[in-house]
Amino acid sequence: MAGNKTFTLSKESELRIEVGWDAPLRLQLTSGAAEIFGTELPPQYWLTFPPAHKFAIFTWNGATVEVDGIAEVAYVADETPMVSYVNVHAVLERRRVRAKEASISNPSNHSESQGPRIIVVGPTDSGKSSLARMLLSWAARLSWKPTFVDLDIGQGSISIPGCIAATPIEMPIDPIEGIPLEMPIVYFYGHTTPSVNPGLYKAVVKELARTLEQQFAGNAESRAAGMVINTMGWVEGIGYELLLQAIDTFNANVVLVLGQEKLCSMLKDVLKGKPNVDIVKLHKSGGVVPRNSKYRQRMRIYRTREYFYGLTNELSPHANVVNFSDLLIYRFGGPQAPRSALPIGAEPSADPTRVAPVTITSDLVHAVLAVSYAKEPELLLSSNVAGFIYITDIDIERKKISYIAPCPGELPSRLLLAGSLTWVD
Ligand SMILES: Nc1ncnc2c1ncn2[C@@H]1O[C@H](COP(=O)(O)OP(=O)(O)OP(=O)(O)O)[C@@H](O)[C@H]1O
Repeated sequence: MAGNKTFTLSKESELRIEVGWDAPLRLQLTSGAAEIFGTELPPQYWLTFPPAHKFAIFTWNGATVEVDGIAEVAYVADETPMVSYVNVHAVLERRRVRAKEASISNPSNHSESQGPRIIVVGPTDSGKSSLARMLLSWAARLSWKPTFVDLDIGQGSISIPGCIAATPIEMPIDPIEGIPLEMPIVYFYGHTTPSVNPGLYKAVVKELARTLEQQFAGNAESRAAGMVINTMGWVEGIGYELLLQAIDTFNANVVLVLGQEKLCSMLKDVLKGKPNVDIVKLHKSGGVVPRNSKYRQRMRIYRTREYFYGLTNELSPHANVVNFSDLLIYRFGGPQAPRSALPIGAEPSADPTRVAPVTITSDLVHAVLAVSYAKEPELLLSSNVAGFIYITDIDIERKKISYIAPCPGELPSRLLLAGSLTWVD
C-alpha cells in the first residue's frame, strides 16, 4: 500500500498494520475514538511508527484513520477477541477496588488488600505481550499503577534481552515508545533462552519476586493495583516447568491462557488444589503476527541498540577506557569442583547460581555486561542491575578495557556480570 489512505472502522473493529522494514509510517485519527493495545490515540495528530512495527488500531464505537506511507500489510478486521479481553479487565477492576477498600478498612490485612496478580501464558505468537499491555493500559487509564513484570528473556520489553524486569505502569503505554525505561527493577540472566541455565532462570525469578514482595508490603497503592506478568512462549518441557514456577513464585491468582486448549487443561489439572487461582482461557487474536527466528533476532538487536542509543538516536553513549584491575567481571554457573577435589563417592554438581570470576581476554570484545548493584560477589545473584555496558576493545598488553556506557561518568559499581549477550555496533 502506498500514499495516503483513509480507513473507516465500524464499531468493535480494528485496522491491522505491519510497517515495512525500510521506512516508517504515519497515521492520524481523523474522527471517532480508537486505541492501540489499550492506549487511546490523540485526535487529529500524526503519529510516526518505526519500521517493522506491527499493531492494531481498535475502535469500540467507530473511527476513521488516515494512513500515510507504505505498509506491508494494512486491513480491517471485524472479528476480534477484544470484548472478552475487556470483560477480564472489568473483573480485575472490581478486584482492585475491593483490595483498595480493604487496605483502608483493614490496613494490616495484606492478603485482602492484595489486588489481582495476573499471569499471561500461551505459546509463542499468541498475543501475550499485547494482552498484557492492554490490561496495564486500561488499568492505568483508571488511575491504577499496576506493576508490569516481564519474564520474557527473548523479547523483553522493559530492559534488554537476557533480563527479567519489573516496573510500575503509571500511564497508558505509549504505542510507539513502549514501556518507559525509568528505573525498572532488572535482574540479569544473561542469555536469551532459559535452556542455557534453567536453574539460574528460576533463581533470578525468585529474586525478582522477593524484591517485589518487599515493595508491595510497604505500598498499599501498588498492592491494590496488583501485577501483570508476561511470560515466554515456551510451554513444553522445561518451559512448562518454568511457567508453573512463575505462577507459584509470584503467587499469581489469575492465569490467562491464550489460544491453547491443551495448556489450559494441563494448568487446570495441576492447579486444582489451589481454588484461589482462576484459570481463564482466552482466544488468540487473528491479528497476531507470527515472527520467525530471524525477525526475533533482529528485534533483539534493535532493543539493545535502543538501550544504548535511544529510539531515535537521541542518546549519545560514552566511550571509556579503564584498567583490567578497575573491573571485576563474573559469570553465573561457574566452574564445578573437579572430581579430585570432592569427597570420595560424591558426584560433582554444578551450582547453576554460583558465580565465578571471568578472566579478561579478547573473547570479551563485543560482550554486553550488566553493572550490578552488588557490594560483593556473593551478592551478585540477589542484587539487581543498574544498567549495561558493551566492550569495544581489550588491550592485553596494556591491560586496558574499552567500553561504551549509556551515560558519562564512573560506573555505579565495579562488579559486572557476563553471560552470552553480545552487541556489535
Ligand atoms: N490484533 C493485532 N493486529 C495486528 N498485530 C498484532 C495484533 N496483536 C498482536 N499483534 C502483533 O503481533 C506480534 C506478536 O504479538 P505479541 O508480541 O503480543 O505475541 P506474544 O505471544 O507475546 O509473542 P512471544 O512469542 O514473543 O511471546 C507483535 O508484533 C504484536 O504487536
